[in-house]
Amino acid sequence: MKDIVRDGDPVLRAVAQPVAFPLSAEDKKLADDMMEYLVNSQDPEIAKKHQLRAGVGLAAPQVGVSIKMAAVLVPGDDGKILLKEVLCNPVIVRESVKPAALAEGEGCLSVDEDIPGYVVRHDRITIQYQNVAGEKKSIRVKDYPAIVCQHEIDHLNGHLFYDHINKKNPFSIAPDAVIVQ
Ligand SMILES: O=CN(O)CCNC(=O)c1cccc(Cl)c1Cl
Ligand code: NI
Repeated sequence: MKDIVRDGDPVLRAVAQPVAFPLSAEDKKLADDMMEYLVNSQDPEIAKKHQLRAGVGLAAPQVGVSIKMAAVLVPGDDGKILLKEVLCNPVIVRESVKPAALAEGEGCLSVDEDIPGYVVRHDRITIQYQNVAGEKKSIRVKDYPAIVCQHEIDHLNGHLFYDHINKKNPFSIAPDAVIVQ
């Protein structure tokens, strides 16, 4: 896995380029490598052995490649996988008015410091994207998977999680918000 780019590098604030299909061998390998990183980072033994920070998503700009490609691997509480996909050229086409935030906030491989606060996002979204085969897909996600997808799609558009934390009161959020445990 290439080195992770840290906040301050302009690539994390750029709007990434659309991915062209059919994928080049390089882009296909990147997709595989990003998903492999997530799988390994969620395996306690492998993560410990290779000192990997756990991740439930990873976006190409985080490894210095400014293209619209992100891998997501979202486990459920029961160990089942809620969402495993490589999102190419994802677009959020519908988003709920209802906000949501992870109770424990968010972290990012590209942001070394912990930044506490509710990262205010949409509770439900519909995403249109292409998979690595170039097939057009549309998925509706809510709660944790929706939050992860928004975190990753943000990376493809030059946004970082702390952009969505209220500066004056980091734990302020609308009363109807879903706080995801
Ligand atoms: O962009 C991906 N990363 O930075 C990988 C590390 N962060 C996470 O896995 C992570 C942690 C908490 C909440 C969310 Cl939403 C995410 Cl995504
Ligand atoms: Ni991140």
